[in-house]
Amino acid sequence: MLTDHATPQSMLRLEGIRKRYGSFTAVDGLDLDVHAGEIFGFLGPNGAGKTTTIRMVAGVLQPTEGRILVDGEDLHRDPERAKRRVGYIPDRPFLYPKLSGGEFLRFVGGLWGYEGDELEARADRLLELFSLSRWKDELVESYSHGMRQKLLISSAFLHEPGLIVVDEPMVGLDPRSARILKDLLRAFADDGGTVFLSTHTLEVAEALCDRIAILQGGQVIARGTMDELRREASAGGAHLEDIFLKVTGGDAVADVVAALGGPVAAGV
Ligand SMILES: Nc1ncnc2c1ncn2[C@@H]1O[C@H](COP(=O)(O)OP(=O)(O)OP(=O)(O)O)[C@@H](O)[C@H]1O
Repeated sequence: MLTDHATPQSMLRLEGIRKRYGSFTAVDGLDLDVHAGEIFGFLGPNGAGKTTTIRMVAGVLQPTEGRILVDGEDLHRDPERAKRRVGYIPDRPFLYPKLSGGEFLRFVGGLWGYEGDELEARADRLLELFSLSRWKDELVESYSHGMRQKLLISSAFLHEPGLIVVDEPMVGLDPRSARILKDLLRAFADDGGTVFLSTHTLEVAEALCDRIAILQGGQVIARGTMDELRREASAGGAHLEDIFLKVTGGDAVADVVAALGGPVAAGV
């Protein structure tokens, strides 16, 4: 008999992913399944391996070991097919300063095979969404950091990918743009898209992500929904910040504050 509980479709699968830089292992055997329609958050302390993982999923960095499948396509074996399904928003925007915003989107759209009115309409819609329309013909070199980030986000959505990979999405965005991006990611996921994001902003992760993995030393040390993480950390009702500090060694925070003579040291 057919049931309503079909196995969710895997949009992103990481199988035994390792990344070594010389003798240093930055990512140490990751296995993950991210489903269509899901926003998956990747958290961890500085140096945990988040950006390295994001860059491998985006196809700009090669794993030393393991396999990455995007919608069933092997990123290593068939990079073109797999990458077509991915929109990548890096943490440090790289843009051509001597192009205008409109020219940049036309350039990116052209790489994906779009042209003419269809491309112009898509670009206009995205620019409008991020209040960049009146900057369309201005050179990128005159854009602020946040405006560059918004242009980059627009370019990642241009070819209608099924998977959006975002490194630190909210950095540099003003509150209105951060809200638009959150709403955009949620609407994208509700529409069947998949989001894989790394962030240090725990409130964003808590509010936005359906599931979360906490990475430390290149390994996943906790994963699940917020409720599952609370259970795992034996922290009923806790916010993500408490869970994060607990599983990544929160005592160290009190030690640092104590060493600095802060409120913890003063017994406040
Ligand atoms: N090109 C590289 N060569 C050597 N080591 C590297 C290289 N890139 C990253 N690493 C190391 O790999 C580890 C993971 O780095 P990564 O940038 O993935 O961490 P992260 O979790 O994104 O950290 P952060 O939160 O500080 O951005 C770090 O110890 C870093 O020094």
